[in-house]
Amino acid sequence: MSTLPPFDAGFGVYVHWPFCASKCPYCDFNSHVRFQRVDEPRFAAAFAREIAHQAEMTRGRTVGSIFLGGGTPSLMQPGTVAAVLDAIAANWTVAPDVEVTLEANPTSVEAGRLRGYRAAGVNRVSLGVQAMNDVDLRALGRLHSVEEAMHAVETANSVFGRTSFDLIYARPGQTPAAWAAELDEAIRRAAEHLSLYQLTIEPGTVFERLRDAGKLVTPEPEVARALFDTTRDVCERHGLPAYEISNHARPGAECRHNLVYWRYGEYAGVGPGAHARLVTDSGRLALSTELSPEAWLERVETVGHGIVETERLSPEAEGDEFLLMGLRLTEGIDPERFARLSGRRIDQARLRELRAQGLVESLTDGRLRVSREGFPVLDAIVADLAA
Ligand SMILES: C[S@@+](CC[C@H](N)C(=O)[O-])C[C@H]1O[C@@H](n2cnc3c(N)ncnc32)[C@H](O)[C@@H]1O
Ligand SMILES: C[S@@+](CC[C@H](N)C(=O)[O-])C[C@H]1O[C@@H](n2cnc3c(N)ncnc32)[C@H](O)[C@@H]1O
Ligand code: SF4
Repeated sequence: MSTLPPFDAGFGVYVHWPFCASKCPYCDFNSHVRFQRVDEPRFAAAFAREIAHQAEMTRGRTVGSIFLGGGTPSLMQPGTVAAVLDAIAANWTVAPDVEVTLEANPTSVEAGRLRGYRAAGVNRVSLGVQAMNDVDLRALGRLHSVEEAMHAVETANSVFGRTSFDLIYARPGQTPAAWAAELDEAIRRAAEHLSLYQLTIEPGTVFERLRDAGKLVTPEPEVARALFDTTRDVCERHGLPAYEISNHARPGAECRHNLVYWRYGEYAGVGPGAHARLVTDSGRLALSTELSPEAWLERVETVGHGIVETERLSPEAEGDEFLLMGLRLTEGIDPERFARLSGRRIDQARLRELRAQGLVESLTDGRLRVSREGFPVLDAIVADLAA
């Protein structure tokens, strides 16, 4: 992949749908279960207002990618998705080849809405399959079976040119051999992209309580490492190499939206609990919106946006974020861009040390990247390089 000039990592728009049919025991994303009907037209109107507000702050941008995430956006009616996409097109210029991804849960009900999403303008779908065996799907609290999920994957593959699905590995009791078999099956079903996340026990989740009570045991670090290596090896062998720690794609099929984040591009973020990074005359702003869906709605309806936090990032903070994002990518980072953003240079003595330990590699074009050995200790490497 080519080296990008500064600030030319693209512009994306993230839209957060904060509702789910049930709460998975491992999940700490901003998702809520509501038993009353969600007033979708009211949400669509609020999304349009928040879109207009952030478009005002980013005049002249061309939208290269749109991502509807959640929560479970596949609970939205196709008409609501169409209204959101129309509002984006009415407020920004949209690139003719824009990537429009929607995250969907693979139940049969949701698979039935996929054609409606395509008609609304979605051109890529990411399905949350999570496991390729029913026992683990139940343990993860999922509402679908493997068979149902594979049916949804087939439907998605036939409706959209571009699809992806997510799996979670390093589940309790999972061996590298069992994971390799699941992965083989997943790759057979996958079109061009797979997101493979190592299970993390997040604070405040049911899984955290179970772990603390000794009722849930995740793999030891050596096993987790072996599972990570299995992931890399199997995917590479089948032509889906990793382009980021957890993301694998056929060359050219990388998720453009993800690349905006990891190449430290610019993105708007609308809906409850969305994050944005906007480049303004006074620097890069980190924005986040109200988390509670109801409070977000009220705020948008009264003040025209749901933003509750605005921070102008210092050059130092920008440098830290740039490293944290970019070093997740196998293409690595351009140290010159780090210098321009942060006003600092990477300490050469420290870099030599990390290279000698085999954790960081220098590429021929001057870029730096974290090695396979380095990924499990990425945070420590970033802290070291940013110091
Ligand atoms: C926020 S979810 C939204 C997608 C959709 N609602 C679903 O569950 O299918 C995005 C992805 O994050 C991953 N994820 C969520 N919590 C995780 C955890 N604790 N550890 C690892 N991966 C996680 C899952 O693979 C999930 O598909
Ligand atoms: C595929 S998961 C990413 C999982 C995990 N964050 C990772 O990087 O491994 C995508 C989820 O991240 C969240 N997300 C992505 N972009 C976001 C944004 N701009 N603001 C808030 N949440 C976002 C949404 O919950 C979305 O479902
Ligand atoms: S993993 Fe997906 S479906 Fe489950 S609670 Fe989180 S966002 Fe909702």
